[in-house]
Amino acid sequence: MLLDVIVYLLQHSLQTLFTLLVTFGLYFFVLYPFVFSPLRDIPGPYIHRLSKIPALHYQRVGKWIRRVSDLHEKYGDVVILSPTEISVNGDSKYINDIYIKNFPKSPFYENFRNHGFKDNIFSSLENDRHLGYKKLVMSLYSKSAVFSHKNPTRQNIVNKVRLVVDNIYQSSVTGNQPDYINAKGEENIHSKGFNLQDGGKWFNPSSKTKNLGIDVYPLFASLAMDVVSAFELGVENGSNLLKHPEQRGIVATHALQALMGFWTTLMPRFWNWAASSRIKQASVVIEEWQLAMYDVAEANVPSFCEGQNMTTLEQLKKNGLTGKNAYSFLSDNIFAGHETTAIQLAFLTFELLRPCNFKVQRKLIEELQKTFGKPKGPQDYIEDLETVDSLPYLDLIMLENSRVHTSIPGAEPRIVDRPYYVNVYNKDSKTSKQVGIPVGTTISCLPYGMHRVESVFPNSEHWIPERWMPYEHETPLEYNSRITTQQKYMMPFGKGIRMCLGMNVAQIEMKMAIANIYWHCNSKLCEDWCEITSKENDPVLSTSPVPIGNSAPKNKTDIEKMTMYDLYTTRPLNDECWLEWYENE
Ligand code: HEM
Repeated sequence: MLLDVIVYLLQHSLQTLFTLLVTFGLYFFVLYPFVFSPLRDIPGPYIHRLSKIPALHYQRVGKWIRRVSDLHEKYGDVVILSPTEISVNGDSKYINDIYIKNFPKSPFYENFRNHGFKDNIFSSLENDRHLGYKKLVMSLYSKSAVFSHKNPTRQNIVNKVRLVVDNIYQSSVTGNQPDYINAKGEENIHSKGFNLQDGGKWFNPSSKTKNLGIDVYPLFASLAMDVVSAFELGVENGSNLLKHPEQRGIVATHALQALMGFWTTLMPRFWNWAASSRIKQASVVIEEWQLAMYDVAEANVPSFCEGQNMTTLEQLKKNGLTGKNAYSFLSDNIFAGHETTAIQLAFLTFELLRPCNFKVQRKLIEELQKTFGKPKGPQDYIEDLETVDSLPYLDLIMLENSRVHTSIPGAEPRIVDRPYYVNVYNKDSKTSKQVGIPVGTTISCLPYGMHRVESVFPNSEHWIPERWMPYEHETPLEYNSRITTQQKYMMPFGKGIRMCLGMNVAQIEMKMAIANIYWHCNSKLCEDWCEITSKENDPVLSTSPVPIGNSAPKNKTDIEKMTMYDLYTTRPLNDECWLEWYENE
């Protein structure tokens, strides 16, 4: 009987092939997505139900955050991204369920391993393994540890911030040491200097002698690198980029490697194929640079007095994580810590100088001068971390900046590991229904989207620090309730047990930098670097929000040049931001 069937099929091979193709097509293109898929009731475009390829494509070309935001706009709070992945937004309940209740991380993170695929706290997927790591080091990163007079981080932040102020005076205010290195742009392949290949001639064509433009992006990245590497390895063993501008190329080298984020995290097998020789060389240089720093730290173990915390390296070693097993933690922190901090500071200084925000910059300077008086000279610095930390206006500027320009706007994917239901709203019938999400599904919130929920943050695209203050006629109760809601939607440092370990270091470092810089100086955009849209006095253009994207039509105006790159970790489109600094009256 079976033989007869086989013979029949072979004799009618064309018809058999046709029938098989139609059956397969029917199943793959119709039955699975609409009848059998457990995600069939999740709204979203047809193409995303069929395959992971569209999601991968948008991530590869740097249009994914825009795409997911648009999908939510069109389909609602819950959308399908691929046959096994959904995105949830628009309701803080999802932040609570996924991140605070701790769904484990998706394999996306596994590829943040370093030094021969050695695990670290950021890349660990399973909750219990992560908790084990966290217990080893968390006490070092608490706010009280960072602020403690016994630990060196406090004084180190003060010292490094002094160097930033000195740099701004030397290179911009007085013009004594112009920023020729960055003007030439030899290291940063996206910079104006690199692309013009004019040896930096575009810079300062009017031969001004003071208030020159400087590229603050590598300056802030150097601050963050110096602070975080000293934190991990000891003050004597960290990088010294602020003192040695000629060594700052390492920041651009990191930025080059970070461009491979898609291949590193989602297509690691094709990394070698996709990487240019320049990028491969960058990876080698970075690893050598890191290992050289770790060698110095191994040979020069700081002495720890009674009650003083160890460095991260020594703490890891004490707990049995040695060699590359420890270095993987350090390299991850150095990478994650320097880039994110520089991004926040660059966008913050950019926002503060836009004419629509002049009044914010003025108010900040007033707050600083009211609290600390006026500086007695360029070498007078604010050193009081506690007072800076408690400045209310500075605090809300930072908050608003981390909302609009969150350094990690990209989805933070987790895996559903327990029965879970989402609320799907049907716009046509105006009804909602609970849809069960199978265990194993990838689920994520998009910080970029959560920070732009219009009902919670009206005019959400706009940078408005005042939204964190009481509105006129708002009672204290109403104000508190509004701020509590706004906070529930914020995830600039993530949320839950996997939230940023270095948050306390980064926050006070950024506040100290901004407080010291604006206590002394105010800023303008460098007109040699970009066209200033706001000069046109166009009320729409001059206040238009900074977009997110992978390119800018002409890449000439301030807004174009400061476009947030559409990546898991964003950055200014050209990895540069040129500002001029003027001493305050
Ligand atoms: C403005 C600066 C920073 C921002 C905006 C930031 C943001 C974040 C975010 C959003 C996450 C969670 C990512 C996710 O779950 O997908 C994270 C995790 C992490 N960050 Fe940061 N970060 C900053 C600075 C730092 C610094 C300075 C360090 C190190 C000293 C650091 C170390 C870490 C680590 C180790 C994790 C993983 C924590 C865990 O899984 O337990 N970050 N950060």
